Parts: sequence; C-alpha cells; structure tokens
Amino acid sequence: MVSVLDTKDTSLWVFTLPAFLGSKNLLDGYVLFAFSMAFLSLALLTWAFAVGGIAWKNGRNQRGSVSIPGPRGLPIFGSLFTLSRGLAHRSLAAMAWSTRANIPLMAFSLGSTPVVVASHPSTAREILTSPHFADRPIKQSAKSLMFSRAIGFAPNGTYWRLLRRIASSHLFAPRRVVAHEPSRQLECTAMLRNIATEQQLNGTVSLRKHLQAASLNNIMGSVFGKRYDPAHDGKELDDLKEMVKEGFELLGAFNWSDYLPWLTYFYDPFRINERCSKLVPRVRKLVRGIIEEHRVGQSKNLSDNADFVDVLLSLEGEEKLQEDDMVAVLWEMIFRGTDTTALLTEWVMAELVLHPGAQEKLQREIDSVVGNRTLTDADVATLSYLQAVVKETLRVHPPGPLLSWARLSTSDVQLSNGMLIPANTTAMVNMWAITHDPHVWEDPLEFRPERFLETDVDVRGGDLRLAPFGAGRRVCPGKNLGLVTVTLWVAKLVHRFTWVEDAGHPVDLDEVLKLSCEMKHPLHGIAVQRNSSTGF
Ligand code: HEM
Repeated sequence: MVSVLDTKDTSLWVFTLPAFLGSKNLLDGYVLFAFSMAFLSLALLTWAFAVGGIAWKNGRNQRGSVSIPGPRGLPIFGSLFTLSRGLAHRSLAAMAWSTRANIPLMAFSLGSTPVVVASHPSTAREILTSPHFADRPIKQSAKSLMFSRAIGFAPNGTYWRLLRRIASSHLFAPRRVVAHEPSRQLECTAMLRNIATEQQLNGTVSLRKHLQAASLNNIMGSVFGKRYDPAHDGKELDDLKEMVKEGFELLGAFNWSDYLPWLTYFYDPFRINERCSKLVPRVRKLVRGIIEEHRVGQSKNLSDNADFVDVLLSLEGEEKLQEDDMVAVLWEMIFRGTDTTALLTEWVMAELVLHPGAQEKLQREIDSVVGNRTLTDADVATLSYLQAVVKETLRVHPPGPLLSWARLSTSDVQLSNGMLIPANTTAMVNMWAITHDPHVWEDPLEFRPERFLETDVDVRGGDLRLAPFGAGRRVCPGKNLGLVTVTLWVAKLVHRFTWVEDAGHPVDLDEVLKLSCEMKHPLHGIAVQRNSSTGF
C-alpha cells in the first residue's frame, strides 16, 4: 500500500511538466523518465522493507510464527558481493554469530534468488533430511557440462533414484570398496616411491602433486579400469589432467549469471559458456573411447573388482543408460573422487606437520599394530587414533565448508523452531560455522584429535555436529570410499616417513574456496625416512 502511494506521489508532477511547457517531444521523454523513477522508487521501497533482501519481498520470510532474519544486501544484487569473493563460509559464519543469540537460519538474496543458510546442527538436520529438500539448484556450468544427467545435479525422481541405486550397489558397495584395495595400495606405493625420490633430489617434498596423481589414478582404476603410467601415457594423462582442472574451475567459478540471468548477454568474465562448450566434446571423445574399449573386451560375468564402465555396460532393460548419460555419470565420478580425497589428505598431513606430538602418537599406534609389515585397510579400521586424526581434520577443515552443492525446496517447509522456508528457496548448510561454533565444540580452533577418543561422533551423516559428507537422501555416496582411501594413505605416509616442517616453506593454513576448500599454498615438508624395512 505504502509503496503504491509513494510511486504515484513521486511521478505525478512529472506528467504535469510537459503540459506546462507545451512540448510533445518532451512528453515522451518525461513519460519514460516517470516510469523509470516509479520503477526505481518501487524497487528501493521493496528493498528497504525486505529483510533478507530483494528476493524476500512481500514478507516471504515471515510466513512462519517466527520470521527468518537476514541481511538486506544491496538493491538488485542482494548479498552477491559478499559471497562472490573470498571465503563465503567465514563471511556467513561472522554474520550468523554477529548477534548474541547465534542465528540458526539466515535469509539472504543472491540477485533474484532467495537463499537460506543453516548454521546450527538442528536446522541443518531438518533441511538435509527433509524429503522436500532433495533437489538441487543447478548452475549454468553444471548444466552445460552435462551434470544435470549425473547423480549430483539430477532432479529428485526416478532417474536420480536409478543412478543412486546403481552406484551404491556397485561402485560404492562395501564388497566393491574392499575389492579395490589392491589398486589403492598400488597407487600409494608409487606415491611413496616418488616422494622418496623427490626428497633425495630436492631435500624437500611438495606433496600436492603426488596426492593428486595418486587420487586421479586410483579413481580412474575404480571407474574406468585404467591407470596411467606417466612414463608411457604422458600425452593422454596430461590431457586428462587438463580436462579435470578445467572442469573444476568451471564448476567452482562463481557465475553472476546464475543469479542475475539478464547478465548472460553482456557479462561473462570467466567465459564460462564458451569454455564449457569447448570442454564437453573433449570429455565426450575421451569417455566414449574408453567405453568403446570396454565394449570390445566385455565379458558376461562381472567380478567384484569390475570397474564402473563394465557395470554400466552390463545393465539391461529399464536400468540401461543412454551413452551420453553414461558419459555424464562416469565423468562426475572422476570429478568428485579426485579432488576431495587429495585435498583432505593434504589438510591431514599439514596438521600432522604442525603437531609433531600427534604425528608421533600416530606412528606409535601404527607400529604397535603392524610393525614392519604392509598396512592394510583391515588394520586401518582398528586404529582409533588414526580415525580420530582424520575426523579432527574434517572438523577443522571440512572440504566442502558449505557442503559444496546446495539444496532446493520443492514445497513450503515448516521447521520445528517456527520458521517456514517457502518453496523454491535455495538452502545451504554452513558446516564450517557448525564445526567452529564454541557452543557446539569446546575450543573449536584447537586441533585436538583426542576429543574423538573421549566421545565418538559419526561423521557419515548421523550427527549434524560434524557432517562433512552431508546427510539425508543426497548424502555423499562416495563417503566410505573417500574415508578408506584417505585413512590408508595417511597411515602409510606417516608409517614410512616422519614429516618435518620445511623452514623454507613454512606450513600456511590459509584457505581458498573453489569447488572445495583447499590449502591456498600447497604443503611442503621434509620426508625423513623412518624404517627402510617397511617397504613401499
Ligand atoms: C573426502 C571425501 C569427500 C567429501 C568430503 C565429500 C563431500 C560431499 C558432500 C558434502 C556432498 C553433498 C551432500 C549433501 O547434499 O548432503 C557430496 C555429494 C556427492 N559426492 Fe562426495 N565427498 C567425498 C568423496 C566422494 C567420492 C570419492 C565420490 C565418488 C567417487 C563422491 C561422489 C559424490 C556424489 C556423486 C555426490 C552427489 C550425491 C547426490 O546428489 O545424490 N564423493 N559429497
């Protein structure tokens, strides 16, 4: 009501002016001017009264008995400038903690998109486990890169359920994860050998490239049944690495057009559309080539260590996937499986270099169980301090601090605290804010694995105080595979070497947020060989 009156007030005098001046041309100009002013005042008024910003106009955030608070941001842009650069999880946490009563749910606008972010375990649980939040908003780059046909972005429905079922009964089934242990061991052996060589040559080791190479080869083995030898497959391996890197950049880039669609026509600083359309044919060619190789040598019986391409090719009837869908599903696995595993291992190793006491304790635990023989997955499962070290790293450095991919409400969702999230709202969970909240965790900034020996916490989605893999229907299906790989590799890295800080490259825990949150400055350390008989 107020805004309508105000619009009339501000514009009426403009209509009287041309008549007063007696000019027809001026009339057109003034009508245009009047409309612009009316539009602007309406926009300003709407913005001024919309808590949470322009996308929450008309009391969209006040439909429950308790309204959802939030920053107004700027007219038209909302909070885009706050979230498009820097460390969004930290900025959002600072906003949530800015009042005495921590805000469990906050509303804000990204351009015309209404968003809520949960910073408390109870609101996070209600969102992640609600069937009305089983969809995801899809980014333009994900659509262009065919990810809307893969598990992560497929809308909740028959096709997505089919993909999840296939993936969990084959690629991620416990017996398959066990069957792929030899390839995890093989990649780790190669990595340890390369680390020893680099240490000998340079007197220090830059760990990231070793972890990335091992991760890529490991997941290539489980998914494509193919591992690369840098000595022989240099060109193909370089191409693959380049494609994975380009895809990461495109998916991780903050694309303003996702929130202000009209920008697409004249502002694309990262050339996202152009780069996506160049990448897709290259990915198709590579993956189709591998599918073809499998078709030729395909056998009828699937063994437990069959790769995922074999599995997809063996599907019959309603389960059979179109070739382009297979390309999307396979490519997504390479994506999700490579970066998360490598960067989590790097964070764990960085903390162990900074905490020599914890590293020593871990070495003692491993030595007491395995002595000088080769460490296996079965050993790893019994090492409680090792599990605690990995959990503590997941708490301090969750690889997806905002859980990487948001959710979308498909209908109004009433929360138990009285707030109501309307349909078509993008929902994020700030896992970083939860794992750094002093009301949830004692001394949250301290790296202290012992806390998990005192009280065990399920990190696979059962306890929202620490849910780095998400929770509910869309929880990460690769969580067991990821955890088994990271724990085995960390154990073998500290069993074989003692890692000492390199004074020339001190450990720096600064973060950079892309698709995942990684160390801004790659970890360097001096790898001191421990016991030559603990072979590779
Ligand atoms: C340390 C390792 C990993 C972390 C921290 C991680 C984290 C996550 C998170 C936070 C989500 C979103 C969950 C949600 O919305 O509730 C997710 C989804 C997903 N992850 Fe992982 N992940 C890891 C490893 C892997 C691996 C190894 C794979 C596959 C090889 C994988 C495949 C996926 C897929 C396909 C989805 C989409 C699920 C869906 O939308 O239905 N992840 N992951």
